[in-house]
Amino acid sequence: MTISQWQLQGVPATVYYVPDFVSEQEEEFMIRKILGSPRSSWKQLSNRRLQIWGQCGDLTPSNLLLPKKMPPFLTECPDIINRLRNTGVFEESPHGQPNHILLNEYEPGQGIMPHEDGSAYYPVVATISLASHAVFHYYRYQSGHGTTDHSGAISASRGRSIDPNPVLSVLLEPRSLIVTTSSLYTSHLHGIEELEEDSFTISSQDFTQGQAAVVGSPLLPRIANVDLLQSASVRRVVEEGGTLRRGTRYSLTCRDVEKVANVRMFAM
Ligand SMILES: O=C(O)CCC(=O)C(=O)O
Ligand SMILES: [Fe+2]
Repeated sequence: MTISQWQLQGVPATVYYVPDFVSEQEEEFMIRKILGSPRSSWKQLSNRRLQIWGQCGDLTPSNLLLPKKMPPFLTECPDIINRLRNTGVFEESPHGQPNHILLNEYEPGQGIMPHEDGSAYYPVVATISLASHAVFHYYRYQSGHGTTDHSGAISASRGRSIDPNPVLSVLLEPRSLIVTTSSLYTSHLHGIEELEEDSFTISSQDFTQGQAAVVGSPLLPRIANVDLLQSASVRRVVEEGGTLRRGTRYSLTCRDVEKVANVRMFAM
């Protein structure tokens, strides 16, 4: 696979959107495995639940990774890690491949507030979406300097105001991969709004270019990957206006943690 063919054009940083990164059978298999995992492996947050999986584990307060063995469905069938390594996006990362995977589950109406992923990771994150779509926004800080607080996998912004108009918005189809790199990783935030459905219209500013936009934001940002969308019906809604109802979505966010604690691996 040549990753460069999936690079988003006309955007301020290097982002790749790869549709159908996993097949329908693989998706179904992975969802079955996710749903079959013990209740105790889920960590309940206020707005979603998550698992920390694979040859990876919780980060210690000093950003060390306590390793856990990755489950076979991420390393053998399908071999997601190898597939991600073969894209080349982790070529320069400390381990040449992701060693940390977060699984997030979002019910309709749930999302994730704008945040940075933080400095514990090599600045490339590869996110696979399963079961439902999401509209993923990248934001910038408004101005001035503040601190960024790191708590576990996610850094919340503190003391810095965020420009509510996204600098970039993408629609993540089920089975797709999005790779965030460079300044979008290091100096921007990303998030998913807490909505039960995503609405699209043709904004007056974009109408002449035939571009679609998300309703509800003052500047009606356009969907940057509309030309790469695989589902004809989804593409039509994005291009011509309409609504996409969300289902339960699973995301696998795959990263390379720079510092790994030197402890014995233990199985989950
Ligand atoms: O679910 C997603 O696509 C994003 C998740 C995310 O940003 C994170 O886990 O840090
Ligand atoms: Fe994130």
